[in-house]
Amino acid sequence: MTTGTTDPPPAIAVQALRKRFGATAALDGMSFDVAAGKVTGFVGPNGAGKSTTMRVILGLDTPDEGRALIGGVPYSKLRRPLGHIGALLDAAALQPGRSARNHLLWLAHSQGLGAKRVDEVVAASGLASAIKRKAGGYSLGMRQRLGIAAAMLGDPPVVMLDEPFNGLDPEGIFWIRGYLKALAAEGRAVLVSSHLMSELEGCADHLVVVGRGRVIADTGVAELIARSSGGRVVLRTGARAEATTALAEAGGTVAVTGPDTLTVDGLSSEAAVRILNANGVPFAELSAHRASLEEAYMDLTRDSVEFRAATTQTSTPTSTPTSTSGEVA
Ligand SMILES: Nc1ncnc2c1ncn2[C@@H]1O[C@H](COP(=O)(O)OP(=O)(O)OP(=O)(O)O)[C@@H](O)[C@H]1O
Repeated sequence: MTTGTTDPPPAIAVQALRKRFGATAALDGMSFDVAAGKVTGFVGPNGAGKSTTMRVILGLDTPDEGRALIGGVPYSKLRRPLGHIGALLDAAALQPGRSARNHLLWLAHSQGLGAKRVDEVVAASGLASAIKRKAGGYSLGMRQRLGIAAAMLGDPPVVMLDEPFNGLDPEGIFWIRGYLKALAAEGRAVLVSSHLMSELEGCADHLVVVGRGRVIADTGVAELIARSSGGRVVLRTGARAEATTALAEAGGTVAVTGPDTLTVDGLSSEAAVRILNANGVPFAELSAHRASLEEAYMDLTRDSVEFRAATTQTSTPTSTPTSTSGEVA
């Protein structure tokens, strides 16, 4: 028996997009969904096809094949599109001689929205004290905030930002992360692109990792980090040699990572504690390793040689200990 109910369409559905610019295949079968109530990071190196995908979603580029839908509807069929999707593609795209407030008023009026809504998005963007100044004199960080304020004018359930972290200082990055998380907590779908995984740390719930015009991974951040964190333990001990022998004999791969620190692969923290205790090896601290998003990303793309050759990432992985347990009695 069927109930007649069907799942609502995803907030954004990108379906088998292909797009060539001359000899360049910008999109080569790009497919993914974006869910409501989450921040989805859209990550990949420069040239991977992120901006082109976003332009297709907004109807600014026409794909050779495939389609993109917003709540089940192509952008071109949306009535009052600002009420369905708010987007920031290029923060530099504004009239430099116009005040920031007039820029927003002009956009609002074009969609039948009033000054009250402009004041609301200005307050939320933290730009209130600078809103009467000419937009041409704005710093990059202020332009990003203005672009985000503009995207929010229609109070849309779907928000899409292309590289909003670019060129921002740490305070600006912190603000955008918090703002995107708040939007998702209100139930909105948030799609945010970046070519640096580290920018999305602590902000994205889900990741769509892309390279050369297609999806390499489509995964929850928590699952990805758990997968990359498994079986690695960080240990602080004054008895490095004894610990190394005992853990290596039990099958662990042990590396010296500090004057009194060892990193052990291939053993759980419970197993490491058991082995050290059984061998009477003292230790001051033992932590299950929690992979950073950057490390998880490296793990994820390790097998994709073609993709790795195209990356420009250079940052060094870092780790965060998540738990400690006591000394040997
Ligand atoms: N209008 C265009 N004309 C010619 N080539 C284009 C055009 N737009 C994009 N491309 C090419 O398509 C590929 C994908 O570009 P796209 O801008 O979508 O990537 P991206 O992942 O957003 O990278 P970036 O972070 O550098 O913007 C690149 O090789 C790019 O040079």
